[in-house]
Amino acid sequence: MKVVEVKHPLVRHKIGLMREADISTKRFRELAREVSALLTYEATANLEIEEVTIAGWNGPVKVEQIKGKKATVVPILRAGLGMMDGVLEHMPSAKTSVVGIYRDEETLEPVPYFHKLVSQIDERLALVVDPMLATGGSMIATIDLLKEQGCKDIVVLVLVAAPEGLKALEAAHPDLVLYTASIDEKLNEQGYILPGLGDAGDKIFGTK
Ligand SMILES: O=P(O)(O)OC[C@H]1O[C@H](OP(=O)(O)OP(=O)(O)O)[C@H](O)[C@@H]1O
Ligand SMILES: O=c1cc[nH]c(=O)[nH]1
Ligand SMILES: [Mg+2]
Repeated sequence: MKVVEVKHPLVRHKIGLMREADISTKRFRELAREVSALLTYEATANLEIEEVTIAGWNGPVKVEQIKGKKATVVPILRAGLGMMDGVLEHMPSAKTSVVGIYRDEETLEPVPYFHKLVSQIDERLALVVDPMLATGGSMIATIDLLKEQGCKDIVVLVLVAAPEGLKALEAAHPDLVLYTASIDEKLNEQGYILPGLGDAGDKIFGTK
């Protein structure tokens, strides 16, 4: 699995701001969107381009276009919705495929409850977004689902990843590419990432 911890100063700065204990819902949402846009920019740096000729103001002109597959952004509900607009800022034509999974608070096992994927998803690049990769269970279940539907080209974007989750994801899906703003230290006994962001879903939705 290719893992990229993005070192861009804007990403380092903004993910640091997100760790503040008393951060407001508004600020957390804004930063989640901003960091997601920056991760998308980095993660798409190697998309293939091709030269085409179009009608320009002074006659035919050669321009470059992104070649090949169209994309679908795949937010894992709920918290992944907080990253979706950031991705769409740079990929405005991407279709959205939603996967609903929550983590059982006792067992930490992923519990799937909904999904609605775009048609012919197997022909698209899937950009899977979730702020937190903790044990990795929710992401593994999502990638399992996407692969069952024939997806071959999958890129994962997470704001914060725990080493435990990266290890589990690598073991289950070694072919993935993952971009993150931070690889943190570890999980605590409740499965929360340290230092982490706390409960990202609650912070994005203002619950609790
Ligand atoms: O790597 P894991 O151990 O599976 O944990 C990470 C998952 O937990 C959080 O979702 P949560 O279950 O809190 O759902 P929510 O987004 O609806 O709040 C988070 O957004 C991930 O989806
Ligand atoms: O640290 C964590 C772990 C799982 N889910 C979260 O929202 N935060
Ligand atoms: Mg949550």
